[in-house]
Amino acid sequence: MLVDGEWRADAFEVTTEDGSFQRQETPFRHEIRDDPDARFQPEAGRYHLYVSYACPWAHRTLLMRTLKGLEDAISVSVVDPYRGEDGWQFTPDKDGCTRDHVHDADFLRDLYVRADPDATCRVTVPVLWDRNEDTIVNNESEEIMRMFDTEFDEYAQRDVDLYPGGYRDEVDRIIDEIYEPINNGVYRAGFATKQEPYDEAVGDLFAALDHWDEVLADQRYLAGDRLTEADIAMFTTLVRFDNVYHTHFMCNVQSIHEYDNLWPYLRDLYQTDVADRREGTPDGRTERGARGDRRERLDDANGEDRPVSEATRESGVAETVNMAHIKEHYYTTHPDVNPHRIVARGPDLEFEAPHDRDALPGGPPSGLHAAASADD
Ligand SMILES: N[C@@H](CCC(=O)N[C@@H](CS)C(=O)NCC(=O)O)C(=O)O
Repeated sequence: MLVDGEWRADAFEVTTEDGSFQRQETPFRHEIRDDPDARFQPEAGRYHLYVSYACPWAHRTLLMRTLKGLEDAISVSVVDPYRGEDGWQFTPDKDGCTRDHVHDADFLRDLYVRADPDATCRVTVPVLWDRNEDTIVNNESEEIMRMFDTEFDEYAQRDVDLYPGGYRDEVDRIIDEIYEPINNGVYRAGFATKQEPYDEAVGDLFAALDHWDEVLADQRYLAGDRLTEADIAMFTTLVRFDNVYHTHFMCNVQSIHEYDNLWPYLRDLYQTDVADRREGTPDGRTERGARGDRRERLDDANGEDRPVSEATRESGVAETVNMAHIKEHYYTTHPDVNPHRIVARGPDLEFEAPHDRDALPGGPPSGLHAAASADD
């Protein structure tokens, strides 16, 4: 972590004396608001997102950017999935990784220090960077996901609102409710250094998973019949579960693929695709093509060296899941948990298998499509 702007590989405490995992508060919490008086306003080409494909928190933000079609407005850099003594780093030659497109930094920590020369904090992804002010806007995934969802409609290529009126209280409540036992729960289990906090974390985790499995017997999504941010928040933990958390973090009471409803629900989300990949607008062009004139303006604004095409574009949920990065990251990055850094092989899950969840009422918003494979 950084201490007064200096990188310290020895100040790496994540557990307290009683053996419980303690997640640090994220320090950069500015807001982008669609409001002429706001310091940070939505603009195309101004903001840059730093992610790791491995990280469930960063995955939420990448997924929201993809589903809304913000690839032309918000560019992305992807760090190396292996996080060593120097923290997250840029290794553009490695498969799926990119350089730092804003400053060509070697390490993510360089950007934290640039934003705050006295920073004392962990150096985490995701990071939302502002090219105008040359600083970090925000590094809290839930807030970045919300800003992409609600403040960038002018630049979004498709009509996707995952925080719809009438559902907002429920979405907030569910995101809060699943955070501690599920999203953070897998870390509480995996990083516990004593039996008791591990038992408590695993107990909370599986009680919560059992609860949501029951809820999902009668409704398609967590908040009812609409796909919402709450599903994104759940998805990025569930999709990593059987391949990583089950084994590496000892969350092995049950696998997600053994749940009657969570497993088809996970496949339903995984197979959610963007509608404009298959459906043309009335004049035969895709929605994206029909808005080509606006896209050209964005191209000019971003200049020649536009990095957006290096990250996912025109893709659905499945293309944001990089299981190779996920597995490499977890199994090789925590030597206390897995000292020999051996990557567990299985399981080989059929995320693309039919899910039959469309028998339940509801579906994704009109800009999205609920099945992965095109019929044509
Ligand atoms: N609360 C943050 C947590 C982000 C986070 O912990 N990211 C992890 C990767 S999964 C990280 O970068 N960890 C580096 C570290 O803690 O040193 C968020 O939701 O954005």
